[in-house]
Amino acid sequence: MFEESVSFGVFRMFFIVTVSILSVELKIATQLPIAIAIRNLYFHPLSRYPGPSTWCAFRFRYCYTLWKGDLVQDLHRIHLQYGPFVRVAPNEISVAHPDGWDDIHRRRPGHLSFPKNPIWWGELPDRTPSIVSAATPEDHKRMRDLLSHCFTPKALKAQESTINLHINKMIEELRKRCLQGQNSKSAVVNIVEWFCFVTFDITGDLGFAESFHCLESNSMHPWVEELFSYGRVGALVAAMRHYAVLFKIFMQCIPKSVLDASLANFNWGVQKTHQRLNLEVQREDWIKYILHNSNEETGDSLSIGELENNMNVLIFAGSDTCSTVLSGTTNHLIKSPHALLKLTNEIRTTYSSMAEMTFESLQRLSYLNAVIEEGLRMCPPNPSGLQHIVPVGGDTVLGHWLPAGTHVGVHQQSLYRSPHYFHEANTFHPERWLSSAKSLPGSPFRDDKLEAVQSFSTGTWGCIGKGLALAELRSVMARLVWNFDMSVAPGGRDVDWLSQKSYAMLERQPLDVQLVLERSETL
Ligand code: HEM
Repeated sequence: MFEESVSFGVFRMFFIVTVSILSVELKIATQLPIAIAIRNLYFHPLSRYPGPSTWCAFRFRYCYTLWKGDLVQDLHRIHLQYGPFVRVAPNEISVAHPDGWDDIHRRRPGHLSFPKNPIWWGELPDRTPSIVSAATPEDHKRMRDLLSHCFTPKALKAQESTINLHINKMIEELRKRCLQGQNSKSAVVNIVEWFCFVTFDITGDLGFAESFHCLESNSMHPWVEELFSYGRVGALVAAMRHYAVLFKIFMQCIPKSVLDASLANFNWGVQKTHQRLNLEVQREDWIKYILHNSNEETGDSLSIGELENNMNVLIFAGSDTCSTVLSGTTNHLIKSPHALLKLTNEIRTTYSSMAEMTFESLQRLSYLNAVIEEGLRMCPPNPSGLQHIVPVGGDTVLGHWLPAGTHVGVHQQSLYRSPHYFHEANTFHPERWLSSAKSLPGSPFRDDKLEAVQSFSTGTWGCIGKGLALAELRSVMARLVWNFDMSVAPGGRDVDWLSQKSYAMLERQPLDVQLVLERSETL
């Protein structure tokens, strides 16, 4: 009897303690998020800035939309509603104002520079940093100074024949397809795919001294294919990095097969770099420029790990970007017959053969350049914010004070499509880039803020491949319209550019274009 009542008492005590603990935990679990939300909404240093409350209260909202691939569209929508300076997470500000470039990217006297945000740009554990993930400003400058030698006007001139070789090859392949159409001399092609083929073949050749042979095989090289599949993983890693503990767990949970595949992909680039290093033939490629300008005694050199990683970065940064802009520009051109006709006339009346289309001469064509500028405005390869952080001591952006560590970036899509800065901002008007747009009385583009468009960014971290990219874009577009009449493919796959998902990069959808062969002669 006594024993029974003792064990009942113990059970009762155990029950009461368990229920109390659970109710305390439940209270904490329900009240903690409320406390966090109240703190973030009313007592945070950024709480005075406008933004949607669920986004300002919890970082989770931002990560969720990033994971879904809708971050670009959602931030665009938020900017339209809240203006050019908005809070999009407890500690993040998105900027869609031309002065954002000066405040975040350019050096301001008396201010520290805004470093890249390691959440987005940090290296994976155990990888040697590259130019995009360098841990210190000194390392970044050392790598940037060395890599810049690959992209000087002199280097570009020396690489011109290699680049055009691949572009001519693409034209030749497309011509073959049209000739298979016999009388009609036409073909429908997924142009996005062809732009990927040509841009990766070019960078493979300039980087590893070996093209990926995508054009010859009419298929994506497996290495390139794999790279694309990591876009979503990259976004997930960035989302997880916002939560230090979750990130650690997440990294432990990634299946070994995925980690192995990622390492194998990286190592393929490493192996190609070493094959190139072992070549005895002199080539005007990136490795030549890096090695020629290295000086181990002064420390102006790359370790072997840095060289391997930077080669991987250059191949990807140099290809995916250009193929995105080419795809977007073509998508708009075929739907703007007036612009396409003007471009076609300019190219066909200026040249009588493709051999005359040198980088130097293409640079002088006003309409071609206007088309490319407009393509870059409407289809930047990185439409989302260029992610940076406020330096030690805090600083101002657009006159607003931000504490150190605040995440901040210029949101390209929202800025470039803002009706405040561009007449008919959502319409493809190459004319806005012509000098007459400013000088002609009554021009609708007189007040356009062209300087708002910095698709290659600017300042300390601005694109080092801008000259190469522009030369490539001009050369591809000119050769295409010189050889083919392009139009929307009846019943073909179409792209609504703004509805494409974006993870670590834009996930481009297929775009069918009808090509009709204009030239009968071979190259
Ligand atoms: C249309 C083509 C291209 C566009 C629109 C573009 C755009 C950009 C932008 C916006 C950045 C700055 C990112 C930031 O500040 O957060 C950047 C950086 C960079 N780009 Fe490009 N890029 C293009 C082509 C290329 C090419 C062809 C290469 C080289 C092969 C290249 C190599 C790089 C590198 C290495 C960086 C990092 C620079 C640094 O951190 O110092 N890009 N690019």
